[in-house]
Amino acid sequence: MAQSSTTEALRAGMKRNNWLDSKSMIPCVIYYASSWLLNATGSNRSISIGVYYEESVRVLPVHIFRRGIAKLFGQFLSTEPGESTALSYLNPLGGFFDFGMGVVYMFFLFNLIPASYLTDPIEDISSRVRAYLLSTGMGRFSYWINTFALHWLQYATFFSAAFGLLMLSAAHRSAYLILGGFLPALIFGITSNLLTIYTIALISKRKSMVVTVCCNAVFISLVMVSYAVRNVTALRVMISILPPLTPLRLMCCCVEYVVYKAQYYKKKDASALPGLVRNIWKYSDVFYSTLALPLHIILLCCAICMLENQTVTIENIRNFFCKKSLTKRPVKADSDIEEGAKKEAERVLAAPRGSKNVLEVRQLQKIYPNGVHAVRGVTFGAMAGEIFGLLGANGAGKSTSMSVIVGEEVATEGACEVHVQDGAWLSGREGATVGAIGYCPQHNPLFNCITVAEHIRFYADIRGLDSIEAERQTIRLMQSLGLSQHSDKQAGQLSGGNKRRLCLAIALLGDPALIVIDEASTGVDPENKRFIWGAIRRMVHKQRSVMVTTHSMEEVEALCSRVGIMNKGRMISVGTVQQLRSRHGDAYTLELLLAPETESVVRQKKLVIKKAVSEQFKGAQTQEDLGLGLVMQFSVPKSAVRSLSGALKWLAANQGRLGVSYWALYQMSLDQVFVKLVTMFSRSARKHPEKA
Ligand SMILES: Nc1ncnc2c1ncn2[C@@H]1O[C@H](COP(=O)(O)OP(=O)(O)OP(=O)(O)O)[C@@H](O)[C@H]1O
Repeated sequence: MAQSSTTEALRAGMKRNNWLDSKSMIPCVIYYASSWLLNATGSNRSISIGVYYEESVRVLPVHIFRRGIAKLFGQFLSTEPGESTALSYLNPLGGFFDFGMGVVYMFFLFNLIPASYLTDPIEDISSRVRAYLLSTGMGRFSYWINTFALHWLQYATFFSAAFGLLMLSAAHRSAYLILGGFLPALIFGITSNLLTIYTIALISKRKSMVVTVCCNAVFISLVMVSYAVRNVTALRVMISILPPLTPLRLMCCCVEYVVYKAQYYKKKDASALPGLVRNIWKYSDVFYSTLALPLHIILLCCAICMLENQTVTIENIRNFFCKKSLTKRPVKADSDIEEGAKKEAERVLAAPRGSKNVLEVRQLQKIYPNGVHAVRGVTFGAMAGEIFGLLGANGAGKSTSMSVIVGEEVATEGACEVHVQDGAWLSGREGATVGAIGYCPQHNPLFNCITVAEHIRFYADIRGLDSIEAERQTIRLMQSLGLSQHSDKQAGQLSGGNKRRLCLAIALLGDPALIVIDEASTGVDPENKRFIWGAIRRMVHKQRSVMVTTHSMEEVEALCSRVGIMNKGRMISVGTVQQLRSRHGDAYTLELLLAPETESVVRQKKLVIKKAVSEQFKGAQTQEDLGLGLVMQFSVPKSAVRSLSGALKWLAANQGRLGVSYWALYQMSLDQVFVKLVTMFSRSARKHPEKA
């Protein structure tokens, strides 16, 4: 508690300066200092901090809050109550910018703003914007530097504005000493905070409000703990090891400086002040924070590098501790894979880096750090002048393979190389860096506020095209993809079809040797779909190959010269659509549509038709019940082909009698071939789990 004589003296001084009126005196933190002017050499300069308490003030919630803050500060900072003598409470802006609130503002500023950036890198990764940028030639380092620079600028703007607001208060206005803490906080504190946020983002890998809120809760708890901890040593240990806490303490110290300065600056006569025992460095933890910040920055940068190269890091850690390597998982011989896939593997492996191929994937394996073996020894090549389709059930490993091809992920084992025009073979990452791979991800990674032409120019810039060439390609690509009339429209205003076109245009920039397209026409209307297919067909030329992954068999049939089917991380079949059909489409489908009747009549007719069809079409079998009501489907084996004309004549002649209003016989669809292959290999994998 304050010594009454000194308090009275200070109060009188403040009243003289119109800094204080008796009504506004409430509990607050108080500061004492030796005279700045009297101790010009600074040898005895020091301050002491304590609490002034005015009982007569009405107890409002805000006062209770201030009293709480004051008590915390008093307990923590004032070791000897007898030293507490001076008063600091100035409230010209109605309580908004006083000391206690200042700390709280600083705290929110320093945590909530950067925590709001938490989802940015995650969004970039999950929406594949980052893969897109990397595939257009941007390096990982540049990506982080750019992201960081943008965030830092935004953050610094808010930060400076908040400081400006704080200094609007008469108490803080003349506090140029604030720079002592403000600059390190601005330069190192923001850096450390942003790096902490990025590290959390890379660890959590979830674009979730929950993670953001939890991070805030952790930060809030930390700052509260920093005030509650009475043990100075414990606090300093926390400052040294916890990155978010250090800049926070620094900010609190800044605010301490401000208030200290506000009090101290106007005092010319120090004789009324008691002996001063602590200096600002000792109290404020500025020294420890300033030492810890650069260390935190270095450690956080290392953490981000390690998280970026998780596979290598985890591999090294495993090797070090348990000698169990991720890469030492053998891939069993593919005795059960289909002939076409074997031949393709032989073709590629017999003459690696073959002149015909633009892309070669050789015995590719990818094991994620969590142990998921996503790709298991896949081998195939995409030849110049062809569109290679990659098919597979969900989780088959298509996206993972594609991520390795475009350089987003690193292969655990095996090679994935692109043949560039000067004859060199480059890894996915190198290929992306020199612009040999054009990538069109499934989700359109566009910036809503940027126009079509600006998008193309922006990516041309990243690709390293000079301004004349960039302009030439922008105009040509907009024309060829039918985007000229939308050139000034923002991407956010484009239809789904035009967004896809824009992504294709960007993938084509710089004339890459390989274009990788993920789900070319998903969510696009039939007219746009056909336009996009036409554009993809026109992309192929004798030195370029296009690779598409899709779930649409219609797209495969319309586009792909060859198809590879993946299942559970393995390439189970490769060939042209016709080859797959004739190899595995070992049956025709006979489809009959019955005339509408009552349910019981239809059931009876179905029995009659079943019997008649199995007599006329040798070996015909009813396909599994598709629940189609009036539709009946039979699978007719290829062996029945000789007697087919007679059977069809019979069907035409008896159609009316059987109550069949329409019938058709067609070759097995690619859909059916796909389902058959996947089912066959899944059964085989269940029988021989060691191969899976
Ligand atoms: N970043 C990751 N970390 C760990 N496991 C992953 C990661 N990405 C994918 N996987 C796992 O790898 C396997 C293959 O996934 P992938 O996304 O490559 O399949 P996909 O064929 O592209 O599937 P979809 O058609 O559903 O996109 C799945 O079991 C998936 O859970």
